[in-house]
Amino acid sequence: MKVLKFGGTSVGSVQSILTLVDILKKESANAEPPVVVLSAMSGVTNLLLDMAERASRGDGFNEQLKELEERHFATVKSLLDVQRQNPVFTKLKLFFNELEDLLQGVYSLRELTLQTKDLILSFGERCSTFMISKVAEQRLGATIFLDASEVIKTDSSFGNARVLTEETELLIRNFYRENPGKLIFVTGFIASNHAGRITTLGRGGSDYTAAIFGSALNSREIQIWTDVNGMMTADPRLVKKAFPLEELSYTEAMELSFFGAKVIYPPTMIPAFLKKIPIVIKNTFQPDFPGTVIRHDCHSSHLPIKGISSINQISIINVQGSGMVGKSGFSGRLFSLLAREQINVVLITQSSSEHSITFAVHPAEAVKAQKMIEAEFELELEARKIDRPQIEEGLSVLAIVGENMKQTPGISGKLFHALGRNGINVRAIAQGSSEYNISVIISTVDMAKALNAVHDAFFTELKKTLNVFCLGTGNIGSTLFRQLSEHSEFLKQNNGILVKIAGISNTRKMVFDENGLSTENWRAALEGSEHTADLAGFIARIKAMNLPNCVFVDNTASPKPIDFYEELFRSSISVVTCNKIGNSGTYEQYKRFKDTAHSHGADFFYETNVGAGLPIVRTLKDLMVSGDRIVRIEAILSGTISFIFNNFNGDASFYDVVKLAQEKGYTEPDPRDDLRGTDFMRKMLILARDAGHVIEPADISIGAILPQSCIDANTVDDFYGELKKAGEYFNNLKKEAARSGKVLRYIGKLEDGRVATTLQMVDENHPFYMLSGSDNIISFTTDRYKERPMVVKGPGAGAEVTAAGVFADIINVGAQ
Ligand SMILES: NC(=O)c1ccc[n+]([C@@H]2O[C@H](COP(=O)([O-])OP(=O)(O)OC[C@H]3O[C@@H](n4cnc5c(N)ncnc54)[C@H](O)[C@@H]3O)[C@@H](O)[C@H]2O)c1
Ligand SMILES: N[C@@H](CCO)C(=O)O
Ligand code: NA
Repeated sequence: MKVLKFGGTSVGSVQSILTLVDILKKESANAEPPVVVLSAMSGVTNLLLDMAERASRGDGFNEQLKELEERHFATVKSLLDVQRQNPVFTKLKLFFNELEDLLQGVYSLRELTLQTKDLILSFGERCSTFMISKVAEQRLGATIFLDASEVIKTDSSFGNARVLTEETELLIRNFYRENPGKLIFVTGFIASNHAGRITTLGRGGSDYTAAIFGSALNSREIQIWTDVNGMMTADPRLVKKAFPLEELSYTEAMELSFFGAKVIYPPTMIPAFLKKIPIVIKNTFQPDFPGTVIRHDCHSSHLPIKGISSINQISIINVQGSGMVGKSGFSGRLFSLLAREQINVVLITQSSSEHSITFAVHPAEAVKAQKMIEAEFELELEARKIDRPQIEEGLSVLAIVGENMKQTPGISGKLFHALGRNGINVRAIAQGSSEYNISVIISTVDMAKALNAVHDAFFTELKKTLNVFCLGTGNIGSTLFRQLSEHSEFLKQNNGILVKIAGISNTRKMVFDENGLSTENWRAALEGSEHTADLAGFIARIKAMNLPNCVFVDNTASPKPIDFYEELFRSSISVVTCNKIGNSGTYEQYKRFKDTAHSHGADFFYETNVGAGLPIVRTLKDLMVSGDRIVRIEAILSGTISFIFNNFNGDASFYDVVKLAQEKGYTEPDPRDDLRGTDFMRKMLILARDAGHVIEPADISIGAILPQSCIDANTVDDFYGELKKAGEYFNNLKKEAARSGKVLRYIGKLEDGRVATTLQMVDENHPFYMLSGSDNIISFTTDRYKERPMVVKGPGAGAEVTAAGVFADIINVGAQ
């Protein structure tokens, strides 16, 4: 036999009642009929309470009473055949008359006792259960209506009565025995005391009724039918990726019960827990969904944690002082005091230095607790053995829960890594030695971010979401969006990371969407946005959105975003940049970026600063961290100049080849940066710094490629004009090289901390002789790669390879 309980929404409408009857039909088809426990129709308990309070204030309540009657009558009319309606109307009318008399009494006396309130509230369950038992009867055959006050006996604590278990169980068993094979409908929530007065069972009361019946009748299972698909991994209002759990242990269900949207109130399940009866949470509105099973032995899940619980508003009180150290009885006094005053303590921490005890309470009780402590420890305070207790507000508790975390190392590491990476400060920590709950106290404003980051960290079969903000929609920026869109399917299948574009800005407009902008139609969204571009505003909005796992991507060639890198790092937001200006400013700035990123748990990835997508920055880093020492770096790192020298042959003029390099997207937005050697200088500077040298831009000697007239050109147009005029100069260079069987190469070198770039003519024996297209080449001579250097070679400029490098850096942030 099973006990099925249906909550307020499941009995709240004609449609849901029909579904309920269908569920019962299936349940009764080839088994013993279940015992059905029902709540009041959704909203009815509140309406009854409202009427009672109005009456006690001397306000009218007839409108509400009428609403209540009409709702039930309309339901009867929709669900019952005409000839069956009358007896039901009569019984309901009797209920409503009695209720009216009661409310009238409250109105006359202007007094609402807890006892009367319980009686008034009982009409919700009585009306709904009677009515639905009759609806079921019409479709399924004879049913029995049981007012639970006849069998559940309690003490006289009205409002939250204590059940007299033995007596109750006996009465339930007798009743069941006297009605064999019948479909029994029981009112949830209500009971009675020995004098026969109606009492109620407090919070989660109907669940409790179900558990009491389940336990008394040794039922096979208790089903709790509600309006969600089960217990979720986290509060679904804050975590979009939260999903219903298949299976939980009782302990886990208890620990997870702190969600805002409560599915069940686990303390009510204790009778079932003691008898090891499985509890199944089911959705009336999706009856075929399996729901969540809460059971004693739960083996199927391998997940180390089952869910993340959250309590949204708490205050902490810190009691500290040297007088507490090594003193037994102090915490005993403190917590006895709180217990005496009925102040519920949510969480306690004390470090082994015993210098302070921190505990969390509901904000409404914080001041009272503080005052009580001050009074209790007056002498210690006066003697300065302890300090005045301090209250801190605006805090919340986040807890990861799961029995499998027991004896599993790395769980707390993962939790704190996720919090730390997102810049979330942990105010206090608690973990019991039973190891099925680790609780942290954090600032309430960080709750959504923390929940999502921690959810991503533990439920890895779902994708980790990176929230990406892109600045610059030119050559590289737009190519990146295209690549993201082309590879989204691949990423979905093969990578644990979901890249969500949460914001985009160019120099005209900016647009935000925390649900993610389309990588295909981003341009329309940006153009259509109401926000005019404003870099400081863009950064402020990124911070205010406070999303987890954020990455800022700088795809500009502008010095402006550089000013915001540190601010981003300080908010634990990682930066991926192909913009070289940041790393090639002062050494002090370069160092500060690294340090700030590091100390705030953020990443700073700039692989494309050198050799576009080629693995150069990463390779150098690997050499350095593994203890190698750079002896020499020789490199061709300008894709543009490489392309020019590789294509400056035949009839094409130097001018034409430069134009072609720009068209192909190899040059900087301003091609003078390439041809004056600035871009190459920046790359050598960044490599030298990454190789451990404290070096400034002015320390680098830049060899000229251009005649002075071109170097001096003030605008890009002037520059091209001068370049055209200087055709003869470049032709002569080319001829001179050809005469001696050589080619032109612009080569950078780092040795002994000195960096220079020079234009050279090299013969076929030189390792840099054979290059084509926009190839870069870099050779690292190190202590370990001494005889034969390590060489990286390949296309080192162009939108495709650069955007791909930026893409890889973004994914790398997600992998950390
Ligand atoms: N082209 C390559 O092969 C290559 C290789 C490696 C690195 N890079 C680097 O990539 C960066 C971008 O190059 P690109 O070819 O895409 O240049 P681009 O000129 O096509 O695009 C840059 C975009 O940034 C925008 N921008 C500038 N300042 C801005 C601001 N303050 N706010 C918002 N947007 C702003 C510009 O309007 C422009 O649309 C450069 O720093 C370049 O050095 C390029
Ligand atoms: N303009 C750069 C792009 C790659 O950083 C080059 O030509 O090498
Ligand atoms: Na690179």
